[in-house]
Amino acid sequence: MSALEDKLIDAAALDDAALTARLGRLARPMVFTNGVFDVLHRGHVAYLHDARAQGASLVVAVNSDASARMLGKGPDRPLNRDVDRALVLAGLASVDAVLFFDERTPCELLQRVKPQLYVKGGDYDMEQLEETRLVRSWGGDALAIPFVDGYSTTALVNRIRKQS
Ligand SMILES: Nc1ncnc2c1ncn2[C@@H]1O[C@H](COP(=O)(O)OP(=O)(O)OP(=O)(O)O)[C@@H](O)[C@H]1O
Ligand SMILES: O=P(O)(O)O[C@@H]1O[C@H]([C@H](O)CO)[C@@H](O)[C@H](O)[C@@H]1O
Repeated sequence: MSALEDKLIDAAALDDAALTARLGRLARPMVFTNGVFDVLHRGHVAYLHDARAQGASLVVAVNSDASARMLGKGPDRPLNRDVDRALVLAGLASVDAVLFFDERTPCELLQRVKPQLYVKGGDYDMEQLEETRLVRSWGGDALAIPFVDGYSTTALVNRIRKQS
């Protein structure tokens, strides 16, 4: 298996002990974030770089295709399959591991991973998120990374569609 694919972790196929052992290789404090990341853009890359800088390793949980479809981003979204979105993320130096989740939120997975820090982009109010309450329950914390204005997958896709 290549180093790239080695970053992908199928948490659903692992019991808690195996997942803990696999994540045990990562340096602490461990930062956790999640998202769809359908068509990567500059905002994502800056955000993941900043997220990684908040700790010693960064785990990214990617919405499975079924999970992404629950979010109402559009009838043909996600455009890229989950494994492809995950592989693109795994290619970034800022990302140490990529996991998948199948539910509407990453809360079940977050509970299994128990990172020290939970982050999202500045388009989220961290105080409103169930994820923030969860991570604080084991002594961790949550923070928002400043939003890079003018960059979003939906805006990019709409621009491309107008031109074609
Ligand atoms: N421009 C940006 N600056 C900083 N963080 C961002 C930016 N865009 C997205 N993020 C963060 O990246 C993560 C994944 O976001 P997401 O995949 O929804 O990006 P998006 O461009 O908003 O996509 P979409 O337009 O499909 O909703 C989220 O945690 C989000 O807060
Ligand atoms: O890529 P998005 O739309 O920013 O990611 C979503 O984040 C949600 C967030 O964690 C609030 O609960 C999550 O629920 C959703 O499944 C996407 O990952």
